[in-house]
Amino acid sequence: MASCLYECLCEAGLERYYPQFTALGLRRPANLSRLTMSDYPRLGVHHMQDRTRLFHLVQLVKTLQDGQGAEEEEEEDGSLPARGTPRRQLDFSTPSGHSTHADSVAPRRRPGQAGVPHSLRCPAKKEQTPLHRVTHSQGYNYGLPLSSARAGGRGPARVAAERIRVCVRKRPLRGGEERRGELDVVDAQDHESVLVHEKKEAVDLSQYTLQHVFYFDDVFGESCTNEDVYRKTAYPLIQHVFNGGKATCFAYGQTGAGKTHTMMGTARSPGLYALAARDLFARLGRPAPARGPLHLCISFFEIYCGQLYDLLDGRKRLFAREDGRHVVQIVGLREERVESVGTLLEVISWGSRERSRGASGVNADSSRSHAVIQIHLKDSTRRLVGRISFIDLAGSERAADTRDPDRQTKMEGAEINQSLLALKECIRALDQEHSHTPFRQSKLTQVLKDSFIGNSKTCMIANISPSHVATEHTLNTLRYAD
Ligand SMILES: Nc1ncnc2c1ncn2[C@@H]1O[C@H](COP(=O)(O)OP(=O)(O)OP(=O)(O)O)[C@@H](O)[C@H]1O
Repeated sequence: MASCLYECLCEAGLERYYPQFTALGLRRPANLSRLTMSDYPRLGVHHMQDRTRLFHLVQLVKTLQDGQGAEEEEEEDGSLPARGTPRRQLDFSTPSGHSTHADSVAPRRRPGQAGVPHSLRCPAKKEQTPLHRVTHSQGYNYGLPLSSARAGGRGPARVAAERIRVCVRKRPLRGGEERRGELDVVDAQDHESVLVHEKKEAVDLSQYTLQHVFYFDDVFGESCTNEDVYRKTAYPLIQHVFNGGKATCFAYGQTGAGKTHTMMGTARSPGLYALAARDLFARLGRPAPARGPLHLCISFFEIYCGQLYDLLDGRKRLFAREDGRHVVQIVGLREERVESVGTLLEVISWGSRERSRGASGVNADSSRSHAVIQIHLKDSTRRLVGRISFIDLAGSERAADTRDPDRQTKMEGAEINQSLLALKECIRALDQEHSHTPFRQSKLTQVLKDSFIGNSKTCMIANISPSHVATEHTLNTLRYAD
């Protein structure tokens, strides 16, 4: 039964503290409800992010226990009931070689969603190691309820009406990875779920496989093209921009997981920037007498360690200020007018070169900064009509650099950690239609304030690597996006 607590801690990314938990006599997930914050130091949980995770886990256990009634907590055999407890969300089923519990959580599947095929298998599973399945869904969300906005059908009209979409893209194994014998441990076989097979070793040194299941608005497998991804992510945002709205598309994930491939693409397979530009210019060509002629401008800046740098103006330092109408303005940000897809892509390539050139100076590499490309739709008086922003976020693995001995790396990691957490909070507030959006918690969310309020739509694309070597980062990316 001790392994239940272990898997519960794994689920929250806190497994390294397991020995301290057992040393203090905490052996079952239900015991977590007894913890208060004053116990965290005794458990060795000092790091802010881990404290937050533990706090949420304890709240989740308490909430579910409250719902279930105290008597079940006291069950003689210490087992947790099948529904309405942490077991429902954090599946701690006993080793069985097949999952029974995932099938018992059918009510948690999202509307219109097909079940995960039983045939999903990865090479790592041939060894017949015991299998546990951990089911995540968008309702997991640290015990917060499902967004009402997510309920309902999922046709094209529904996609267009959604304020936020969260999607996952898995890239194929690269040639070099295959040659090194790396295994593909990610299944993205239907369009809404991802299955990650994680090899684990129990405290008694026996091997088992944890199957993590996550559900998203869309899941793109390795055979999906940039055009497929574009159709379901940025394309619905283009119409919104022409309707006078603000739209934002984030690319999130570990370095090397495919963010640049998705956003920038290649000559043979153009990415989201080029495909969006193609449709923006096509729309501009259509007459719209009510508005008069419209044109496009582009700006490109980077956020590194809480500072803004203009990538179209020699990395000039920029400052974000709120004006009298509480609109955040980036003072002095250079905007280039663009007349064709070709010139727009040239400007982006120019800014990207500036970003990587800066990487050898101010920041050690470009994955330590967030890059923000904004395409502004303006009328003949240069008044803003609509805007679409593409954010290539810093490599998600950088957030773990807070434990690095080098001071600069540690500071960068802390900043990235803070900004990604703030972004998650803002997206959650947007999703759950909270009246307050905590956008002041980081420079990233501050400058993107208008992406979270008013007439805005957001799309998050979490990029993941299929390799078993990257399993931990892949799970972190999926948990972040979940
Ligand atoms: N969907 C895909 N299909 C084919 N190849 C891909 C795909 N996604 C990524 N790749 C390849 O994987 C490698 C790493 O991808 P990419 O550079 O886009 O990662 P990244 O997340 O942007 O990393 P970084 O943060 O270092 O820029 C590249 O060689 C890219 O061509």
